[in-house]
Amino acid sequence: MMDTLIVNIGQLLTMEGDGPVKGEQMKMLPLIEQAAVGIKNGRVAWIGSNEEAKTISASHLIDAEGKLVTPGLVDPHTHLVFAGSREHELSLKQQGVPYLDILKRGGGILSTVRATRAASEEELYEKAHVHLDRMLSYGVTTVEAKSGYGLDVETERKQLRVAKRLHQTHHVDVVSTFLGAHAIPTEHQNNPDGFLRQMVDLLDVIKQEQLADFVDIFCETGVFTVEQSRTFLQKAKEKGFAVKIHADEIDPLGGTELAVEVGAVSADHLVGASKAGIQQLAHANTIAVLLPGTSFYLGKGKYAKARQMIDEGAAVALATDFNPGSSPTENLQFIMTLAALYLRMTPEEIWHAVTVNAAYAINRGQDAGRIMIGRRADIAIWDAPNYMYVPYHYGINHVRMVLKDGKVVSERRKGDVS
Ligand SMILES: O=C(O)CC1=NCN=C1
Ligand SMILES: [Zn+2]
Repeated sequence: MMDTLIVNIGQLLTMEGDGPVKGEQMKMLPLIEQAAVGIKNGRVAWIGSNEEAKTISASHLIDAEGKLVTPGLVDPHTHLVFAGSREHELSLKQQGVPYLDILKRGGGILSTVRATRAASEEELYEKAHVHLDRMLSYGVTTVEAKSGYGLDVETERKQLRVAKRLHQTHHVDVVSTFLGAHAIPTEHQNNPDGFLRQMVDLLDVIKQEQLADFVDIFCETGVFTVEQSRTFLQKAKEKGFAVKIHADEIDPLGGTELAVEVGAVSADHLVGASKAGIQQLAHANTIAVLLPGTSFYLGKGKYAKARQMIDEGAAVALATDFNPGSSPTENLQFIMTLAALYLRMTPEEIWHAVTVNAAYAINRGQDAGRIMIGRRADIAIWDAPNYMYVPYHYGINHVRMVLKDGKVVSERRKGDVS
C-alpha cells in the first residue's frame, strides 16, 4: 500500500544513474513514457508503467494528466539572504556604467551590504522566506544560499543563521555557503589582506556553529586576485570546508584553472574561462555552474562557452545566481530558456543541468536531482506536455504541483494560469 501514487504521467524524467553526468552523457535523458510513481514514507518506493499502476493501491492518488513529471529542481547558486534592492542601478547600467565601476563607486554589492547590515535577523528571514516560496512555486526543492552581504563578522553570521533557520523551517532544503570574501568593505579598502585575514579567522566560528558547508570567494578584477583566492580557499579546505569560486565572471583572471587546482566542488560563472581552463575543468571533478541570467542582465552579450565545456567532457549545471544586482530573478525555468538560446545547450543537457548536476554542485547528489527507488520523493508535476516545452515557452511558470519528501507543498489552484 503506497501513501501516494502519481499516475497518468506522460513523460517521467527519472534522471536515473550514479554520479554527475558529463559531456556527451548529458544528451542521454533517462525518461519513461506513460509512467507512474509510488511514494511511501516520503521516499520513492515504486516506478513503473501507468498500466502496472492499476494493480497498486494508495491512500492518495495524483493524476499527472498525461503531462511531465521530473525531480524537484535544484538551484545551486543564489545570494538568497539580503536586504534592500538595487533597481536604481538600472539607469546606470542603461547609461553603460560597467558592473565593476558601480562597485568601485561604493554601489553594487556594497549598497546591499549597507542595507543588510542595517536589517534585523527577522527582517532578513521574512524577506528570504518569500523568495524561497517563489523558488518552490517554480519547482525548486533544493537551493544553495550564500552569505556575502555582511563583510563583517556579525552580519556574515547573521546571514548564515538566517539560511540555517530557513533550512530548518521551510519546505525547500537550503545548503549554506560562506561568501565573506565577496567584496572589500569600505572600511578595509586600503587593506584587503587584513580583511581576508578577518574572514579566515571567522571560519573557525562558522565551522563550530555549523553555519555553512561551503566557502566561496569572488575572484575578480578589483575584488580578490587569483593569489588571494588560492590562499583563502586553501585555508578553508584545511578547516574542513568544501569550496566553490566565482570565477572568470567578467575578466578572465584564471579563476577556472584555480578551481581545478584547489579541487573546488564547483566553479561558477566561467564567462571568461580560457580554452586551457575549460580543458582542465572537463578532466576534473569540478562542476561548471553556469549563470546565463547574470550574462543576460549584465547585457554585454557574453555567455559562458557551454558547448565547448560539454564537448570537452565537463559536467555542467545551471543556476539563477539570484541576487539584487546582477541577476534579480528566482525563475530557474527562465534560466533554462536562456541556456537553450545563448548557451546553445540542448533540452536534454538543460534538464541534467537543473537536476542531477546541480545537486552534485552542492554535494547533494545522493539526496536530490533524481527519481529513483529509495530516494527522497522531491518531485515536480508540470503543466507541460513534454520536457522540451519548458525551455521553449518562456516567461511563465509551468509547474502545477511540487512534492517535498512525498508531501504536496506547493499547488497551483485550478484555473490559475499565472
Ligand atoms: O552583485 C551582487 O550582489 C552579486 C554578485 N556577486 C558577484 N557577482 C554578482
Ligand atoms: Zn553569485
